[in-house]
Amino acid sequence: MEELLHDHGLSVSTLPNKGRCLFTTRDFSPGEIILSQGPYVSAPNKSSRCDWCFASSTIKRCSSCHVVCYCGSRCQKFDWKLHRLECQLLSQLEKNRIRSLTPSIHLMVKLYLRKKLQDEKVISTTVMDNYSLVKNLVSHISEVGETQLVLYAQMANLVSIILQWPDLNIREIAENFSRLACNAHTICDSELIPLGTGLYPVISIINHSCYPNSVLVFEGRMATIRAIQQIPKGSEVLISYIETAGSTMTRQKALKEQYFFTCSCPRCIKLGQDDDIKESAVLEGYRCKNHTCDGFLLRDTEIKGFRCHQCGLVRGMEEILKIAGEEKDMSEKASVALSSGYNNEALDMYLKVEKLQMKLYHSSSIKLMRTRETLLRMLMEMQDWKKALTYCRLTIPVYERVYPTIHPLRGLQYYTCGKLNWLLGNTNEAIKSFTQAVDVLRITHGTASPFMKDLVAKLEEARAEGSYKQSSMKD
Ligand SMILES: C[S@@+](CC[C@H](N)C(=O)[O-])C[C@H]1O[C@@H](n2cnc3c(N)ncnc32)[C@H](O)[C@@H]1O
Repeated sequence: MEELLHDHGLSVSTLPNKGRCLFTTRDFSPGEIILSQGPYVSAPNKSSRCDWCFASSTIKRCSSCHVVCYCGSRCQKFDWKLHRLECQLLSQLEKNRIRSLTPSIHLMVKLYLRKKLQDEKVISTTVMDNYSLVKNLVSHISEVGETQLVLYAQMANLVSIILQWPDLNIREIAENFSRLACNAHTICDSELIPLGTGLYPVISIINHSCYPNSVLVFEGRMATIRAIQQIPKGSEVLISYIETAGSTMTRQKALKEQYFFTCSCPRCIKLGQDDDIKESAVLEGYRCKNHTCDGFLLRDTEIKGFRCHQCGLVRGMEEILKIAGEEKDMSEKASVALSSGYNNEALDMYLKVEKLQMKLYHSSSIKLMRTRETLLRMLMEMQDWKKALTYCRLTIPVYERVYPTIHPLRGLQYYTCGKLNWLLGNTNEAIKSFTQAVDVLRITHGTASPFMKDLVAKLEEARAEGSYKQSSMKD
C-alpha cells in the first residue's frame, strides 16, 4: 500500500498521540483529489434502497430472500458474489430476525461474508481492498463503556445467529462493531443526504481536525478526499469527523464520546480563551433581554444570573428557565407532529419554537439555525417558495459564521438560495447565489459530477435569462 500511496503523493506515518496519519509527499491544490476508494463493505440506511448504489427509485426486492433490494440487474450483478451467500442465509431467517437486521448488523454480516469470499479467493484482494486493512483499524475496545459493550455483544450474537458459522468469535465481532463506530463513514449524496454506511479502510487512516484542509465527499459508493485549501508537501491530510458548527466544548464532547480523543486542532486549542468563550455564548448561550441590543449573556455569579456583555443589562435565571421550558416542550411536540406526518400542525409548532428561540437565543444561535433549517425544508416540501426563501436567507449569515468559506454545507445553502430565487423569478439574486454555490462546490465536489454539471447549467441558464432581461429593458 505504501508504494501505491507514494504514487498518489501520500505516505503513512505514526504519531504517538494520534496513531497512523496520512501525510502529503507533494503539494495539493484546492479542489484536487487526494484519494479515492470504494468501500470494503457498505449497507444502505433503509431496506428500501438499492444495496449496491443506494438508489431508492425503480427498486425491486430480491425474489429469493425478499430482504435485499436492487435498482436493476446491473447493481444486482455487481453484488452477486456476496449476495449469493447472503441470500441463502437471509432466506432461512425467521421473520422477527429479519426485523433485527439493522443497517449496522447488515454491514457486519457483509463484512464477514466479504472476508470469507476473499479468503476463498472468490473475490480478489488488492493492496487497498483486503481484510488485514480492516484488522489494522483502531477499535478503542478497551475504552468502550460497559453499556455499549453489552450492546456490541448482543449485536455480535445476532450476526453469529445469521451467519451460523461454527468457528465465529463473538468477541472479535463485538470488537469489529467498535471499529465500525470510529472508522465507518456515512455515505451521502451530493446534497449531503445520508444514504448508508461504508467502511473505507485507507480513507480511515485520515485523522480529524475541526479546521480541516480536506473534505470527504461521495459519488455513488466511491469516497473521495479533496483538498479544500492549498496543502503543501509534508502536511497531514485532515478531514472533519463531526458537524463543526458548535462550540469548542460541544465538538470536543462529540469527539471524545465517539472517537476517544481530545482534539488539539487550531480551533480547539483556543478552549477557554476570551474569544472562544464569547463564540460559545453566541452559538449556544442566551441573548440580551433588550431586543435592540445584539449582545450575548455571560454568567455572573454575583447576581446568580446573566449579564449582557454589550449593554450590561441583567437577565434573571427564572425568566430564562421559563422560556427554555416552553421551548423544550414545544420542540418535542413539533418533532412528534413532523415525524407523524402532521405537516401543517408541525409547521405551526416550529414557528412557535422559532419565536421562543428568538426570545431566548442570539440571532447566530445554532439551535435557532436548526429550527430555521427545518422550517426551510418543510416550506420547500409545501412548495411555499417565498417563505422558504425567507428562511434560507436567515440561515446564510449563520452558515457564514460557523462554516469556513470552503465548506460543502455552506455551498449547498447558497445552492438552495439560488434555486428558490430562480423559482421566484429573482434572476439577479439567483445568479449571485448560484455563483457563490459554484465557487464553493467546484472545490468540495469537483466539476465532473452530474450534480455539479447540473448546477453549472442552472447558473448559465440564469445568466442567459439575466442578459435577456437586461437587453429587453434597454429596448
Ligand atoms: C478513523 S481513525 C484515524 C486513523 C487512526 N489514527 C489510526 O491509527 O488508524 C480515528 C481515530 O484516530 C485517532 N484520531 C483521529 N484524529 C485525531 C486527532 N486529531 N488527534 C488525536 N487522535 C486522533 C483517534 O484515536 C480516533 O478514534
